Amino acid sequence: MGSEAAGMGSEVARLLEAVDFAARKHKEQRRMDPEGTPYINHPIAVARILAHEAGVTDLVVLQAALLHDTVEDTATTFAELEERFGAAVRRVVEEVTDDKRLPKAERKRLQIERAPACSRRAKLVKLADKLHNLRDLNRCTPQGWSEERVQEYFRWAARVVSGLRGTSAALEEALQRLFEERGVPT
Ligand SMILES: Nc1nc2c(ncn2[C@@H]2O[C@H](COP(=O)(O)OP(=O)(O)O)[C@@H](OP(=O)(O)OP(=O)(O)O)[C@H]2O)c(=O)[nH]1
Ligand SMILES: [Mn+2]
Repeated sequence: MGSEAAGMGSEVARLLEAVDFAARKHKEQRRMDPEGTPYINHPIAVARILAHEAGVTDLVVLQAALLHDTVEDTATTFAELEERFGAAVRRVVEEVTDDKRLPKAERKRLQIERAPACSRRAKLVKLADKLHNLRDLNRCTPQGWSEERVQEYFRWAARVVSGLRGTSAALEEALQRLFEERGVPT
């Protein structure tokens, strides 16, 4: 049953459906920070950045932000997302999902290569995802990460973000400041 057939007419109700779905899917997962923050804090923060800092009101983008790591990091399928949230949300999540069957270096390379051809909706989610992950790295270092690994994540993120330009001035400026603070070329 799709969202209309389910009778979830209001946008607020549909947004909460996505928060609840993501929270249940990520319930066993923790971030890599020393406190072991619940993983769901990250997708919620990404959606919040989009609403609060980029002024996004497009429900598809906000739902996709909440759901953006469910397929990559939990047993969720794209078919399940389409069934519950519709084809548009499914498509955005597909665009931001890495194929975990590929070696890590290849996944990282493909993000740089594919960023420019992403839809505007996917670019917004990717910008907010990187912005939150970089702020999190400034807040504390993930367990097992060296300072060099943190710096390498900043360098790689700058290359992905360079392919996402012209999407949200507010997010791009916030990211630019973080790269400058680290002396990372953009
Ligand atoms: N900064 C930070 N990141 C954490 C933490 N815990 C989990 N992560 C996740 O780790 C991923 C980045 O770590 P990597 O080692 O580069 O990525 P990998 O998971 O693909 O191997 C991000 O995945 P992602 O959201 O899918 O984004 P992406 O970086 O893969 O595009 C991020 O959300 C944390 O405490 N701090
Ligand atoms: Mn993410």
